[in-house]
Amino acid sequence: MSLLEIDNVTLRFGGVVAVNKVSFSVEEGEVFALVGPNGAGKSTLFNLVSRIYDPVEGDIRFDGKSILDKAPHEMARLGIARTFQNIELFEQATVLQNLLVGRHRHRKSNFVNELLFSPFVRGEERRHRDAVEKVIDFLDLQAYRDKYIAGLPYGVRKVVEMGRALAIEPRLLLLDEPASGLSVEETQDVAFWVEDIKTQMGITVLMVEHDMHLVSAVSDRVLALADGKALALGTAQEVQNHPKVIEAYIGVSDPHQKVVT
Ligand SMILES: Nc1ncnc2c1ncn2[C@@H]1O[C@H](COP(=O)(O)OP(=O)(O)OP(=O)(O)O)[C@@H](O)[C@H]1O
Repeated sequence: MSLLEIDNVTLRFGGVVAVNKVSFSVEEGEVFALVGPNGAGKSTLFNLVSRIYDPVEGDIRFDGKSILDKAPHEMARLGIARTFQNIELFEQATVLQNLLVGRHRHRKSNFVNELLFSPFVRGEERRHRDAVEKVIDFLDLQAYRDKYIAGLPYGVRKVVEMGRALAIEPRLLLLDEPASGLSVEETQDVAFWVEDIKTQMGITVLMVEHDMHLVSAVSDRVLALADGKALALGTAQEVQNHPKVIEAYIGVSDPHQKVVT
């Protein structure tokens, strides 16, 4: 059974069919990338999987069960974590505090326990800290752990955003354009981390990304979309060489039409 199944999903915004009868499955342990030109429907698909939008048709199953009855705040508890293209961190909190927020779904202690600060709560707090420290080590964030987000460079914030999602200890990590705004060197680091997230942490990754170097370096399979429709599925190379994909990117259906750049 696939970890994530997108089954004939459609979503319209007024007259625009943002996602049009799209189906694909993500297998446990793989890195799966969604690519396509602007407006292809990639972000909308991400927002459907994170339950921000409801499809008008189709089903989305995680671990064999439909998640259409779940709300966005229940995703972390299910084992699905995501990053946002526009980085969603608490600016006036430290890196450590932001990562601890990610641990929210693991909190077992109740209100009375917290008031009394029982040994159970202290033990639980320690486990959260240990899990977060592991993520800090993994992403090489030691130098920033007590720094406020507001003062950090963009590239570091992107990494913290990934750390916040990893601190949830998800089974499925959704990465929304992890390389956008990053330098070539920073993008290479992201490639190493995505590889390690898969191999060392055993986390399945679904990624939206425009940078085809990153996509080619880390993805097991790639799905190309255009105008809300699935165009081609395969390895990065297969998808990049697919005539329908070339046509969608170049934006001409007539192969004799000259493209002026
Ligand atoms: N909230 C919305 N309201 C109305 N139309 C929307 C909304 N969100 C997306 N759309 C439209 O749906 C289509 C798909 O958009 P989407 O943002 O999913 O594409 P994308 O592939 O993520 O593009 P990009 O690479 O630019 O982020 C586009 O035509 C877009 O204008």
